[in-house]
Amino acid sequence: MKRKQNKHLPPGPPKLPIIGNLHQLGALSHRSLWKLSKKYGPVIQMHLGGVPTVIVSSSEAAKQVLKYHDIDSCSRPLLTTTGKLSYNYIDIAFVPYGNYWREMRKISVLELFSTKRVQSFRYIREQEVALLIDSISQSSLSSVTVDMSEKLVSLTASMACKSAFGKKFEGNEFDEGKFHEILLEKSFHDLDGFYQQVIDQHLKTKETKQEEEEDIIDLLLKLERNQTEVDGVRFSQNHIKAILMNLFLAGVDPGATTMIWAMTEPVRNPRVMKKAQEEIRTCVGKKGKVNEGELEQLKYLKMVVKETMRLHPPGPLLLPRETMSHFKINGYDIYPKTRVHVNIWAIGREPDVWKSPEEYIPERFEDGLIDFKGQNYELLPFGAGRRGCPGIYMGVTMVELALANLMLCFDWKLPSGMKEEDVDMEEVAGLAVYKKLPLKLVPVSYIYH
Ligand code: HEM
Repeated sequence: MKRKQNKHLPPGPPKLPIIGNLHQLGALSHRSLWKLSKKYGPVIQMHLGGVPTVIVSSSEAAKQVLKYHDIDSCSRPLLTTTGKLSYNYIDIAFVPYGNYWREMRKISVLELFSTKRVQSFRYIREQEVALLIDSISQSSLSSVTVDMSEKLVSLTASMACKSAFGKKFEGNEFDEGKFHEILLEKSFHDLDGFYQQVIDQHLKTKETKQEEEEDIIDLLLKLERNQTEVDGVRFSQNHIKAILMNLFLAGVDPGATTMIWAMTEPVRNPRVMKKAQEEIRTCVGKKGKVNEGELEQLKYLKMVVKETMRLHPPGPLLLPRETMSHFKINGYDIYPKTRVHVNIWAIGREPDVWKSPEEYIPERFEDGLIDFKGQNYELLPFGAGRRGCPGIYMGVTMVELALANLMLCFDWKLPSGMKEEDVDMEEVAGLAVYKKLPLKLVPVSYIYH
């Protein structure tokens, strides 16, 4: 497209030759970009390498991009890393916008992310949480410090693994511990080998399963058997692997990270922990566990999760979008093939929107006006619009179930000599933004009176 002479680009910092503004991103780019937005405003343009990139840092500008210009900006850039992870763009998360993505997203929403399907994995989630509680109970007997970060990553990986691969494997060739290691290392080659192994095992298995026993591989193999076509392309085992890669990479780390921050913040704010525990303990009485059916009643716990995601969204810049047509935000021209990031980390701290934004106050959600389902642009941990997270229901359910049970079954102490204000809050960026140092806590079994 021919660019107009009188173009009015968003402001931004001066760039260097070749690298453009890359040197200004730093290790935690959401924080550097937040600082730049204070200087240049809520819509800025930078050059990352040779790529024009717009960063949006206010709820109002986010609404313009994700609501009014969603269709203009809902493609994804072609990147070397995402090309590989997506089996050359046959997945859901990284494939550019088009018929293929639309059909793939429709199939996955129906087959994998529907309420009914997510509920069919309820038993797996409840069982994995029960195993976690058992293992922490053992540590509580001898007042041992527990690495909660490790436990929660392991919990989400097991939930994803059992939902995807099923509960038992013929000949016990499948080693879940090994899979966890590979998942943490995120080696494409090893993950691919694992997926192939599990697909082969499923194909070998002769037994017919009841519908409610089917795992994700069973469902996807059915699509292959039925010769399903996606935009004229026959659904193959590579499609199955591309979807599995999305489920593991998009589903495990964000869920685990949210759980870790959602324990860290209440541990630093004992008032919040006590209030959440009282709600849960009153709700379930002496039953000793919370099941998924009871989560709906835990209003304060839900506020704790929202407040945690406001301050610590696992994907602070969402996944990168790429524009497909020209449009304007705040009077600035945005051209096709521009990369767009929405800095939801900055939006969660917007002083005009949030009172005392740096303070952890779950009660700010008491009036029930703000949810994170993509309608309220001040709280967007799952994104919004066409490319918003389809796994939101699965993700939120995992997080709430784990927290409710951890807060019900134990009181939580800091290792000896540590005070609330000593809890480290540093972040480190990877596939998601994580808590840098592991959260270590001493569990004290809660005795029912
Ligand atoms: C707490 C948990 C989770 C968080 C915070 C989260 C967050 C996000 C975010 C921010 C995006 C990008 C949205 C955008 O670009 O506008 C996304 C996309 C996506 N998420 Fe999640 N997610 C979570 C759990 C899950 C789970 C459990 C799954 C699957 C089982 C999943 C699957 C996906 C997929 C497939 C996409 C790509 C959608 C597309 O491009 O069409 N997520 N998620």
